[in-house]
Amino acid sequence: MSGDHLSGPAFRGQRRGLMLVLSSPSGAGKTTLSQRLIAQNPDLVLSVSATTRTPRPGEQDGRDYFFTQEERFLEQAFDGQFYEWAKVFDHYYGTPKGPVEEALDEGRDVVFDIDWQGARKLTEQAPDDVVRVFILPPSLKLLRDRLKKRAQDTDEIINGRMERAKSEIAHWGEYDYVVVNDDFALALEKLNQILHAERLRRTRHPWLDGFVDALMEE
Ligand SMILES: Nc1ncnc2c1ncn2[C@@H]1O[C@H](COP(=O)(O)OP(=O)(O)OP(=O)(O)O)[C@@H](O)[C@H]1O
Ligand SMILES: Nc1nc2c(ncn2[C@@H]2O[C@H](COP(=O)(O)O)[C@@H](O)[C@H]2O)c(=O)[nH]1
Repeated sequence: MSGDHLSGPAFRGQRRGLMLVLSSPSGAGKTTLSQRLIAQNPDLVLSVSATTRTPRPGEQDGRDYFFTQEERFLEQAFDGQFYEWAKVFDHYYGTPKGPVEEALDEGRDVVFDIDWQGARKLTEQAPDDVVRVFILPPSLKLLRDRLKKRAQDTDEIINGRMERAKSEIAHWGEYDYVVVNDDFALALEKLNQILHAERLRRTRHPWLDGFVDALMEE
């Protein structure tokens, strides 16, 4: 049996899916990185959050976010429909429970693009399933340049996000891995390496107990 089998579809269903959490200051690149990671690993599932913020140009309801009104969001939140939820930049954001639990139970790995508050809450609830990666920009100057070049937010919003950048970065030490997103291809390669190594972690493969027992009895 080659090691690749441990992470491949042959063993899907024999391990629980892992929760790959990406956080960063706004504009460091986690959305772009997670989209490309999923394009390269189509068996990954993206957790689509609900939010009360308005859609940016090009964003689609149900694909990028579930765009919702504050009253409805809070109803769902107090009804326990979110794995976690938080207020970020004056809007509510939350991770719907249903699709995530379904994917994990099927042994599929789920990618989350959420802030440090969400990462903390997921870790409290599922410490064995969560793998946390913090994405850093090469510099704050380049972070601002990226937010400007993305050209989807007003100067006021960009200034607000830059003001919050340091308080988000302050949580980097709560993460399992840190990737500096300077060269995009290199950062993506590092994320792939983290994903593939974490899929192989012994503790994610309870079937190994029986496999090793059988080996020892040969
Ligand atoms: N390594 C990189 N080099 C240059 N530009 C990049 C790099 N990575 C991402 N970008 C660009 O930076 C901009 C911000 O990226 P992205 O929207 O993915 O950030 P984000 O961290 O998800 O932000 P937010 O938290 O606001 O959603 C995008 O225009 C993206 O194309
Ligand atoms: N705690 C959560 N944070 C979330 C969730 N979905 C997104 N986010 C974070 O919000 C900010 C802003 O996102 P933007 O799309 O408006 O730029 C960013 O840090 C996201 O990671 C969520 O469900 N829970």
